[in-house]
Amino acid sequence: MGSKEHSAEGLYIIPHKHKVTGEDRMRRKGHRPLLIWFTGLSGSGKSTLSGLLEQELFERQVHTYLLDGDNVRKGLNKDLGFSKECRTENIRRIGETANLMLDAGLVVLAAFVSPFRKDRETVRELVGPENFLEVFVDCPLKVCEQRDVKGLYKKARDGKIQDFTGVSSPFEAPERPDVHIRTSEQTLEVSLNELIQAVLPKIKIK
Ligand SMILES: Nc1ncnc2c1ncn2[C@@H]1O[C@H](COP(=O)(O)OS(=O)(=O)O)[C@@H](OP(=O)(O)O)[C@H]1O
Ligand SMILES: Nc1ncnc2c1ncn2[C@@H]1O[C@H](COP(=O)(O)OP(=O)(O)O)[C@@H](O)[C@H]1O
Repeated sequence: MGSKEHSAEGLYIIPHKHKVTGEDRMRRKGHRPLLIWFTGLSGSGKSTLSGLLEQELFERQVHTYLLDGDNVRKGLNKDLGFSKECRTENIRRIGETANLMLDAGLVVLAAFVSPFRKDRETVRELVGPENFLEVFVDCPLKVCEQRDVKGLYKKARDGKIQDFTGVSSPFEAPERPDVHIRTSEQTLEVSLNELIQAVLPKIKIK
């Protein structure tokens, strides 16, 4: 991971200017691209909310793609674990992938624990702040543990999983998220409506 022999540093890589631009693709699709970034503890509701939001947008003719653990940690990032370094590399690669998808004109939804503020900020800078919407899926650890959707909190408490977010690895909550959803206090319907209201103006072509 990141070793010198795999680094592009010092190589002559000169980008080619292609004829079809991001602007052209945006006009063809009829909406602006956007990266909607869901961050929160395991079990907070990232998959549930991002899945519902994608369905809602898709029905409105928006070209979407949902990036989540299932299609990333089992493929592109199957060489990565859950140490701080691995998580940073996980988010870096996801950011780069999302950036290509934005150039293709898509509205990308990314649902990852992404516990480190700096890693999320790196993605925001990479894609450009105007193309990034941070959604804090906020839910108290206690409630996530009660939900224990995948039985992982129990395993973490029993010492069977190391570096588990919220238990033995930190979660740095966003300080000023664009959207703040409290899944233990508000219904799915209210949350979804809040998300739609935040997204639609951002993807409208001016
Ligand atoms: N140690 C540890 N800590 C946190 N989560 C763990 C861990 N081990 C496995 N899992 C499962 O993997 C999912 C988190 O993967 P992510 O790629 O989103 O994590 S990260 O952004 O790199 O921190 C997460 O999925 P969600 O429950 O959907 O959040 C867990 O099911
Ligand atoms: N208001 C709510 N918003 C989102 N999820 C909720 C809410 N109330 C209960 N849940 C439940 O919480 C669980 C969240 O799991 P999931 O979406 O897989 O979380 P994550 O992807 O963050 O690990 C689901 O079983 C979901 O049905």
